[in-house]
Amino acid sequence: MLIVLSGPSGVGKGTVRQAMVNKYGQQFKYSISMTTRKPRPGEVDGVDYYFVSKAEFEEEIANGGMLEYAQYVDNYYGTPLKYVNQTLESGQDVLLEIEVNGAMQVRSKVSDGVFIFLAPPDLHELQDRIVKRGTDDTATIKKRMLQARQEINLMTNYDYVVVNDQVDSAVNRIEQIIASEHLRVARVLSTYQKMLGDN
Ligand SMILES: Nc1ncnc2c1ncn2[C@@H]1O[C@H](COP(=O)(O)OP(=O)(O)OP(=O)(O)O)[C@@H](O)[C@H]1O
Ligand SMILES: Nc1nc2c(ncn2[C@@H]2O[C@H](COP(=O)(O)O)[C@@H](O)[C@H]2O)c(=O)[nH]1
Repeated sequence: MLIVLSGPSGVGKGTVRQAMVNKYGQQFKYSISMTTRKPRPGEVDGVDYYFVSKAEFEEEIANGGMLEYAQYVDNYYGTPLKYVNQTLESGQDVLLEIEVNGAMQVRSKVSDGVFIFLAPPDLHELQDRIVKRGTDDTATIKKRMLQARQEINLMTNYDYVVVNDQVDSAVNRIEQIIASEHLRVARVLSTYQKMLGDN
């Protein structure tokens, strides 16, 4: 199953994803994105992102190597297709943590993905989180907040909305969503298998 965790910058996607990895990381694989953004202090190439130049990113697009990509606040971000395909083919769930434009591209390509929008309790709290994270200058924070307003308007295009009020509760809700989606898929499969067996 392809699980897409999306939502505005600063809502806590990375924090929630890390908590999910710590709690039940053996049950899914996280797809590392490619970006032209410069690494923040502490970020490691091949762990947090694949950090590449604009030319390298555009070459990857031209070669059809991206499942999706978007230009977000002056940089490219995208999901390498090969890893996602190989992992899904091996029978494992894949988790993408991406912004809304990219999520909508994936939605149009992968109809049976599970699309979860992580929402902030409110916009003040969202801005507070970005400011307190201390990774962006004032101009970038302004651009991210403008983008966030547009992204929040698109939350109705998702299968589920989870409010990240407390990290633990958000993780529990996402865990329940994934478990119930697995059950649903298993039920559909068993119905088809029965139908095929009957014929
Ligand atoms: N439930 C929460 N309550 C309070 N603070 C939180 C919560 N979740 C995350 N944070 C804090 O908010 C800040 C932003 O979180 P994080 O970097 O995970 O967001 P993000 O959505 O991944 O951002 P981006 O999309 O820009 O990478 C971090 O400082 C994090 O510690
Ligand atoms: N469309 C995609 N968006 C992505 C991807 N990887 C990360 N992101 C999103 O970009 C913004 C900014 O990230 P930051 O690390 O600079 O704060 C944020 O919303 C990320 O979720 C991707 O592969 N595709």
